[in-house]
Amino acid sequence: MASNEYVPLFETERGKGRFIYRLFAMSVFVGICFILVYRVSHIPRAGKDVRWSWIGLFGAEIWFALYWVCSQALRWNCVYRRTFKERLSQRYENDLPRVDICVCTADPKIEPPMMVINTVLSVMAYNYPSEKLSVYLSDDAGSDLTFYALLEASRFAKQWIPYCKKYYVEPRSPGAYFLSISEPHEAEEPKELVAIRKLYEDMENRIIRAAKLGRIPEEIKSKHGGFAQWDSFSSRRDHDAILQILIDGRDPNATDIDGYPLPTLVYVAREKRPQYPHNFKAGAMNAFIRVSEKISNGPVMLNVDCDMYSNNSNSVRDALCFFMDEEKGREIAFVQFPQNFENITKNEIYSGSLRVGREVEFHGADGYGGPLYIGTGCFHRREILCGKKFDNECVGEWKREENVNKLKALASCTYEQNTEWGKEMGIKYGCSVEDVVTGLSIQCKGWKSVYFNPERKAFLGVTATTLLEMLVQQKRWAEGDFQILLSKYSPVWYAHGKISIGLQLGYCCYCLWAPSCFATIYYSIIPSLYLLRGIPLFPQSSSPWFIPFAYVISARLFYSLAEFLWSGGTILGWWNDQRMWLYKRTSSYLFGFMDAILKSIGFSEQAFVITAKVADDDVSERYQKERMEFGASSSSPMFIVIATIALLNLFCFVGLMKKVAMNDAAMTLNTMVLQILLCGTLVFINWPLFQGLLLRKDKGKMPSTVTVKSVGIALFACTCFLFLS
Ligand SMILES: O=c1ccn([C@@H]2O[C@H](COP(=O)(O)OP(=O)(O)O[C@H]3O[C@H](CO)[C@@H](O)[C@H](O)[C@H]3O)[C@@H](O)[C@H]2O)c(=O)[nH]1
Ligand SMILES: [Mn+2]
Repeated sequence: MASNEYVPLFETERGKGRFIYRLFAMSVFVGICFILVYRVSHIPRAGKDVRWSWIGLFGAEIWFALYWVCSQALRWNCVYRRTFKERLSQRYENDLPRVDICVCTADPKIEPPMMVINTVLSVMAYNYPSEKLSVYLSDDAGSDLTFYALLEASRFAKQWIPYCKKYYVEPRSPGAYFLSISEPHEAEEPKELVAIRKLYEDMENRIIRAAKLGRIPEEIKSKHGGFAQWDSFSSRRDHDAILQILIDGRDPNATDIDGYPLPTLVYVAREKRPQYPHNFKAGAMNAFIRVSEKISNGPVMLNVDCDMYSNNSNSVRDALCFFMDEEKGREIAFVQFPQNFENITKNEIYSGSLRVGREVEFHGADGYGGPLYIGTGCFHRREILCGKKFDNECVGEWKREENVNKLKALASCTYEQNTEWGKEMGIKYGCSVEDVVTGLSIQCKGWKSVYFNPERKAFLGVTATTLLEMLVQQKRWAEGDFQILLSKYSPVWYAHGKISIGLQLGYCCYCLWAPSCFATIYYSIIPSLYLLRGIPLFPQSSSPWFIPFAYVISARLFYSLAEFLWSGGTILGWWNDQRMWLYKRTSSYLFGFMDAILKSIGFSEQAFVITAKVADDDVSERYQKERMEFGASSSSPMFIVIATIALLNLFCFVGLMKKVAMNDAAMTLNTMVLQILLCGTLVFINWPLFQGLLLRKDKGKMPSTVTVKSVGIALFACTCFLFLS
């Protein structure tokens, strides 16, 4: 561009109402300080056991206070981005870069091939020159069924892509699109729609038939040479590299029905051997980075999970507005889009929508240098992901590799031995949130990232539909984030001086999830037990010290409600979110903490529990009705913890009621009001859990072993506390 006046490709706006927010936050801070002063100045005399409990409360409150300070970093300085795609196409339409897209899948049972190819088709159909798009499906299951589905998709794409472009279809996942248009009235519908839907349904039937059969029928296998690669396949953990270019974008015959070129489409299942750790998604991504470099070598890469289909055909252009901006584009390493979910129910019983993170916190991180990389819906510059530092130029010569065996060697188990892959190159290994640690290390090299949250959601995925799935996913995240804190890349030590302090604090918010369990568990047990004994641990309502407690508690509740509603949630959704806050902290974070410690001292192996993307019919039905799913057949130690804490509070509350009935109610109320409120809230918020433990009869109720164990433990704890002290 030769013009002398710079017209940007994107714009950044500061959040409104920041001044008011900051004043409010300062007032809460003052309140918190008063609470801490109260704790220090009122420590009970030595010799009483309550002294130690009091000191414990002080510890918990210091923890909450520090955590609160960290969380301010994600609210203090929110920014919002806008892109100018018309300018991009005016200036660069003929010089748009190649873009390589990686879709990851790992299990055809819980990630059904139909879902996977819908995601693949949605990104193949981006509003972007097809000859510059390459889509890679990384299949960690090495499933011939998934391969077959992709083969079908490569044929369907010939009709689907021109159809999308002709009719400006949104979304471009065929499954989601056909669902979104109303019930079929074939007579009134355009012929082309009827025809393409028929094609899709036929394809779906063939794939589902093969899935039910459990193997690929011979007549299909014999028609494509690619299936021969499964001849030597023994199991998903033990097989050769499988690589098939299903559509070669440069092949002049690879055209859609209108004669236009198609995007390149490649199936890759890297080699797996039991004796080599495969490093889960990180390993898959690194194989993709190498293989794609030799096939299409797009300077920009997009990674999506197999459930995250594109819901907005312009996302590639949005991302390029950041990378190609003449002034600020150079320093941007990745553009992260939010994770949105299509299966969220109205009041999100498992708080699966990550609403506040998406609408508030990530905008806050963006204000301090950029959001975290969260694994899906993220565009990267290839060279930076491969380890380039900010500011040193490097221009690689690109020669396309034609030899398939040489390509497969790039996806072999031994390729990475004695290389920097997984360390300084590509996605990092050894952390269960490979994405976050990789993003952090990129930012520490001096690069920025950008958070772009467009009005029309860019990607839609699937969130967990049972409590256990959600707790297990949260455990993986909490554990991984905590591993980062302990690792070489700790946001506290390593990142210091490399990224802004605001962003350091922001990272800490996530990295401290796991250790936050202790303060929460303490707070949800000890005050209630003392309530049972009639010993106050908080100021009585007539004391001036009561004011900071009342202010901080109500201000924070009110603010979190406001934030949740502002992010598009409902009141009941907020209430459910509070419950999940408690469950995550008392179970997922606790187990995440323990596993992170065990792994750091070498006692336990890295693992990755994949979140299921499909559920049984009756489970889905209960999910739609927003009834908590405890799964009658799965008993987990996490359930024991949350159930025990809930029951313990119930017993304490019942004990209190008995006391109040016998003694002076007004007196108890005055001295113990905060403890009563805390215990009462803990009982009230656990209502769905009590139903699952004691009242429900359906299959989703709590397993009875959990009921028996948790009632036993809670009763035992209460009795011991009452009589033994
Ligand atoms: O060995 C594996 C395990 C997983 N996956 C893929 O990784 C993706 C994410 O797995 P999922 O079970 O859906 O986990 P989530 O918790 O939903 O994933 C979030 O968190 C992960 C880190 O914990 C990131 O890797 C993901 O990108 C991010 O979306 C899926 O497409 C999987 O197919 C692999 O390719 N190989
Ligand atoms: Mn997922």
